[in-house]
Order: sequence, then C-alpha cells, then structure tokens
Amino acid sequence: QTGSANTNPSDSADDEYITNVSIGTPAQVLPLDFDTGSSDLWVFSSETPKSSASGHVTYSPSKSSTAKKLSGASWSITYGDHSSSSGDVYTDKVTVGGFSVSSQAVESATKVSTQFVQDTVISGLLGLGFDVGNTVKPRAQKTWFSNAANSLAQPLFTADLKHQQTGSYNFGFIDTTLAKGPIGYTPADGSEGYWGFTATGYSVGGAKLNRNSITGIADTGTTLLLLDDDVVNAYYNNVESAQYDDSQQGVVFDCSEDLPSFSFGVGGTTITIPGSLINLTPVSDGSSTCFGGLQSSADIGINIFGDVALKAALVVFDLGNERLGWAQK
Ligand SMILES: CC1CCN(C(=N)N)CC1
Ligand SMILES: CC1CCN(C(=N)N)CC1
Repeated sequence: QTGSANTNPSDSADDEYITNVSIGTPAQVLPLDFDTGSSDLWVFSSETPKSSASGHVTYSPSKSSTAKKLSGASWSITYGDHSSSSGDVYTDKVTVGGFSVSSQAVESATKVSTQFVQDTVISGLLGLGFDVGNTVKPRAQKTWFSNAANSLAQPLFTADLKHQQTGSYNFGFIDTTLAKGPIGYTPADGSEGYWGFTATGYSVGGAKLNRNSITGIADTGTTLLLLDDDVVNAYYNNVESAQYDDSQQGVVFDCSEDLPSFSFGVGGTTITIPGSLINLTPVSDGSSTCFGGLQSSADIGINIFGDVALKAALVVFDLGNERLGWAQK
C-alpha cells in the first residue's frame, strides 16, 4: 500500500508547506504543516480557546464516531522559534494521501502561542520525526508515519517541496521521475528525534566541493537553510551588497543581485541549490532589499537543511534502512 499527498507553499516566501489531512468519521479535513523536525501530530480543536482558534479550521472529536479520549494523556511542545502549544489526546482515524491509520494519537490543543494563533493557514502540525521525540505523557505516542510504516509497501516517505508550486509527500514508494539526478544515500541518525545526517563538503557558485563536512538535520518544518557562520560568510562574500541587518535578524542584499548557487555533497552525489532559491523574499512588500535563504545556525546550535535546501532535491526519508536519500531535481 502507498499514499500520496500534494503540498503547497503557504505564501509568496514559501514560509511553510500545507498538506490536507483527514481526521475522524465523517472526515474532518485540516491543513497541517508536515514537520520532519518534530514528532507530534497536534491540531487546533473544539478545545482550543475560541479567541485563539478564530480563523482556523478545527477538529471536533465529539463529532467523530471513531474518536476516543486517551485517558490521562497530555502533551506540550516548544519549537525552535519559541512558539509552543499543549493539550490533551484522542485517538482517531487519520488519512494522509489516501492511506489510513485507524488509531492515531491526535493531540488536541487547549493552549497555543501567538505565532500559531496568527498563522491561520495551518491548523497544526504532523510530525514526521522519530518517535523518541514525541511529547505525550505518561506514554509517548507514535507518529502517523511510524504507525503506517509496517503496512506501507516500503517503510519510507519522500518529500518533493517546490518554489511557488505544488509538490508532494509520497508514502511507501519512490517516484524517481520527480528527480533529475541519482539518489545518494547516507546514514540517518534518529537518536535526537530528527533526521540527522552529514554532508561531506560544500561549494559556492559551482566550484569544486571542499572537504569540510556539515552535520545537520533534514527539516521540512524550517523555512531556511541554517549553517555555521564560516559557511554563511564564505557564501555571502560573493554577494557584493550583502550585509547583516539587525532589525531583520539576518543577512540581506539588493534584490537585483545575481546570487551564486550553493552545493553540498551527500551520499556520493552533489545537490546544487540555485542562487534563485536563496533569494527568498523582499524584507517588506515592494522593498528592493531581499532576505537571504541561507542564514546562520549559530544561535540554534544545530545545522538545519530546511525548505530552501529541500526545494532543490527529492529527499527520501528511509526509516527501514535508517538512511536519507538526496537526488537533484
Ligand atoms: C532543532 C529544531 C529544528 C526546528 N524544529 C522543528 N522543525 N520542529 C524544532 C527543533
Ligand atoms: C516547526 C514549527 C515552528 C513553529 N511554526 C510556526 N511558528 N508556524 C510551525 C513550524
């Protein structure tokens, strides 16, 4: 068995990617942010304060004949951007791209932080990280993919995120026609709950790859490519107008700049992010100053290959073989 779901950028800056998920009986369809950097499936619900839920699609377990309260269970999560949410837990049927898990832990939000209240294009997150990262207490719950894995044709999923176009999350199969190049595989480290891996080197503007390895995570839930300062500086030293903008909390440059590409080696292949994908968006509507898609990871303490990097590739998240596959597209 397999599943295939379309995913769409949330706005003109590809800030997030939105995927519709069916929960309960009859189906309640919620737009969720699929996040390989976390391991909770949580939703805005009938239990979310009305003022916070305004503008969001919500899940009502009381309207689902297959919903069951998971007695005594609670959850609480804080994300990299200091956003947070918490609540209680139900189990219900959850269908993604036509594949159903009959008893999935659906974490209902009784509290959400302002970032989520304001982010009305999503009704929650679907974590695609490793189960060790799940926050439900007293007993951690499995992710939707973990529950699905044994019934899928292959215990893997792929992410095909695109710039300002519809992409896909495929479950149980690899559609190699989505890629231009071969798939390079490298071991994945799931011990922290993320999809950790090591790139063997990098280069700017099509130069030969160096041998400075970069260890980080493949993260669909982070917008940017966040790397060490020495890598960030090596890149922006090639961008004449680049400067750090305190108010923007990042490197900005003239939108008219012709940005160099950024390449990294992984699994014996090379992934090249075209410069166009690194020109993310004007700092404000109509501004001629643009915000960089490559920024520093210094204050996070972990390198993150977020959507800016993922948009250049077809990425295989292979749980069965504990490996990540990257193919140029
Ligand atoms: C290490 C951090 C990466 C960003 N996050 C995420 N995608 N959920 C939070 C954890
Ligand atoms: C990984 C998550 C970070 C927090 N999010 C947000 N503020 N909209 C969603 C993605």
